[in-house]
Amino acid sequence: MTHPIYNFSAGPAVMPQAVLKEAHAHFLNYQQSGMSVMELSHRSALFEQILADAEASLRRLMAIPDNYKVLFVQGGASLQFSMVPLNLAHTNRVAYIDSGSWSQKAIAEAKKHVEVTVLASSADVNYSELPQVNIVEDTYDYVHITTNNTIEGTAFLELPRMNDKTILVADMSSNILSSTYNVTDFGLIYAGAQKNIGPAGVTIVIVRDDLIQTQPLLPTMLSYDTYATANSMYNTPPTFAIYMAKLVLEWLEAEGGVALMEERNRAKAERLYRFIDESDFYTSPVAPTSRSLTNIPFLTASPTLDKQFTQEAAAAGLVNLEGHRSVGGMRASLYNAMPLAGVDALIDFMSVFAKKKSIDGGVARMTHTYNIKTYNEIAPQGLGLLSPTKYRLNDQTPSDAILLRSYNLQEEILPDSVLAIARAGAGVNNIPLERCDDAGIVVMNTPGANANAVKELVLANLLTIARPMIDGANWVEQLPNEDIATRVEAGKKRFVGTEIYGKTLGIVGLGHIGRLIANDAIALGMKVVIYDPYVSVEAAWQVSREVERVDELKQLLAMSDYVTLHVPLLDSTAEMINADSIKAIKPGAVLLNFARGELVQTTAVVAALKNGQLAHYVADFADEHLFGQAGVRILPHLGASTIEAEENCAIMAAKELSHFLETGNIRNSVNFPRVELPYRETIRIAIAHQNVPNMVGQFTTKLAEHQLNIGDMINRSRGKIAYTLIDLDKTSTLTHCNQLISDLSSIAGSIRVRVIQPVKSLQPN
Ligand SMILES: NC(=O)C1=CN([C@@H]2O[C@H](COP(=O)(O)OP(=O)(O)OC[C@H]3O[C@@H](n4cnc5c(N)ncnc54)[C@H](O)[C@@H]3O)[C@@H](O)[C@H]2O)C=CC1
Ligand SMILES: Cc1ncc(COP(=O)(O)O)c(C=O)c1O
Ligand SMILES: O=C(O)C(=O)COP(=O)(O)O
Repeated sequence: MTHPIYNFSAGPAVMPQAVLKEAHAHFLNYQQSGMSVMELSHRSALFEQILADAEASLRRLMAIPDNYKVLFVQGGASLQFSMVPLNLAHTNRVAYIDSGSWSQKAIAEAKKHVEVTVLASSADVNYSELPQVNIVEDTYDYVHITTNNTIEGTAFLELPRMNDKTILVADMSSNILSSTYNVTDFGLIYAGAQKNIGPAGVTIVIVRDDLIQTQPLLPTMLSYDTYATANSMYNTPPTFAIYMAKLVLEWLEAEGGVALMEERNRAKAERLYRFIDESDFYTSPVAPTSRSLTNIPFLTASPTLDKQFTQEAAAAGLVNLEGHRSVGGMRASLYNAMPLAGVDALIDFMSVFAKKKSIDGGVARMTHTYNIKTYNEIAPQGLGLLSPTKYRLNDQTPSDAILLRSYNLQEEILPDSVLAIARAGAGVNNIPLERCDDAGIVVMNTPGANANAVKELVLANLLTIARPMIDGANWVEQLPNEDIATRVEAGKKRFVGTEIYGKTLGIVGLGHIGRLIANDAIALGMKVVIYDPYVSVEAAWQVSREVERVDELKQLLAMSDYVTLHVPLLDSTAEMINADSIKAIKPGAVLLNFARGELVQTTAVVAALKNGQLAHYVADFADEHLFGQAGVRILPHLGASTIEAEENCAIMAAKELSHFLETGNIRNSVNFPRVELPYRETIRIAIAHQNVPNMVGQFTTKLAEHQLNIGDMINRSRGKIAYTLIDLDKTSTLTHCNQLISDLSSIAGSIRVRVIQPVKSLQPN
């Protein structure tokens, strides 16, 4: 566990650490009295001061006017269910707002003594929202409201409108001091201490003077008058609870008071609710307009999962998350002393739990919030396409996908959860393709998205090598200013260049970059020779008819004044320019490499530069053999570094990735076939498997055994890998999803099985 225990109990609840530490210090010896704070006589000056301090602090925090008494009572908030009607119901007509279990209890208790009118109730919707209260016209001795419904998680953060004469009585047990209320709106407020005030054992009653009446027939301990007259010291008060309350109240003041607490509580609640609302795994039973800031109930799809959740959460140090025994599910109580870090720890756990129990990534996914790990800086235009309702970037949970540029993943462990890797760029030699094949991870890149950027850089280098303009400019820069025009004219002959017009450019690789260069070089008057044994029909169509094709690399090398490389780095292309092939190069040629450093054996290049076989080597990749060599120009891998290319690549990669994650369709993969089956939001099974006979037959047989009917399907292969998408017909439901995944996965040759379904209420088995 990387965090302390976080206690989400609804009460007794988490207390501020600072308070517990202070109490700890006073436990054995309170203010040099030699006695524990618990041993103090309630009649001692020391305790009287504690009581006075507690009251004073509460008065400051809630701005309690002088005409209100603060009473410290025992018997819990539940005793107030009786004391309120016994003390305030003079005409026997009282009214209650029924907003949850605790108000029901209050009503039941009042009914034993007086006639109760229920003004409004949301019992018919299981208290999932607050009842609508119309303006009270009739007169009652009081109207009772529960400001925060601890069990159901609703709260009257704004009070319903009442007529001026109504005396409002509030059970504020679970949100006193965590939301701002105006005391003068109430005739009486009561609250059990054990949530926001201190430990269990004391109940605070704030009551307007004029409502306290002497009632000789009322049992002494049930009369507010008794407490008001004796300053809560008619009998022995709960001294330790009051002492703790004093510390908590003073802590609250030091923290900035109720308004600040409310702000923090709102931030905590909003964060948790945002997560729940965006998740398809968890649901909130509470209507958004009625939500409490302090008690947040939530559910998974089944009581079994709920139970697993609370058990596993407790093991992870997140305790007391069980919902109230009357409603089940989960409930996170976020009182004042719960730090934001506790909420974050809870969200992290919820996210991991959802992923683990979901029906995707080979296991089971019921959430459609994908976690994407990014490496390198990815242009915001692309990241912005990954809507926060569906995607999370770099959170603590296992990643569903990786989005990167040149970051080297070769030595990294790929978590089992990873379904896809998108390279915002062309080269994928930084990705462990073989491991991805074995794990059924789809690797995609963004062909063409940065091709123009590379083309412009190659042409710029072609021209700046042919014409030594950079050297010329550098030379001018260091000349003395005096008589500069004459000096420049006299010295310029050192920088005579050649023209590229009429020269031959050999292009190795007629892909997205090669073909753009070919056409522009033709336009600039160059002769163009191509070597690409695997040239695509698309490239052939797009390239000028004036290019000449050769079948051997050496042929190209022998014909070209300039050679430029635009092939991927593969086993078959590594060191394609080596000690042997370089001999074929036309003497005095220029070699440009904006593809990958490893395509060229640099020791051979250095030797060729030294013996004059090569005039220049221009590379976008550094290498220690090249460093400081005459005739070498090295750029810091700038080929794709333009604003336009970075945006294009990021946008394309984000689109490919989300398309795959949300529909299973595959575009621009370098290891999987292209597969597109229109996604109609039915249950879709995506299977990566070996390209061997009878795989599809076995899959469909398995589906038949599960009584599942196929609506549509597609199968494609590429090399040793094949991919099958099966859409179940739209009436199908999956009740044994994990079993199906397990059955399909156990077929020999099956690599990875995923189920994509937009269903919230799926029951895992
Ligand atoms: N310097 C930089 O910042 C950038 C570098 N690149 C590098 O350039 C490479 C090419 O990029 P694109 O043109 O976008 O890729 P592409 O995939 O569109 O084109 C590659 C071409 O190489 C050909 N080819 C494959 N093996 C060959 C062989 N043995 N001999 C000759 N031709 C062969 C293919 O048939 C294909 O036409 C990338 O793989 C990447 O390594 C790409 C973008 C930016
Ligand atoms: C709103 C509300 N009212 C009353 C009570 C009962 O409090 P006690 O157990 O102190 O009687 C609770 C307890 O959680 C509560 O949340
Ligand atoms: O797209 C490619 O292959 C590149 O080499 C570009 O790399 P980069 O995204 O600039 O790190």
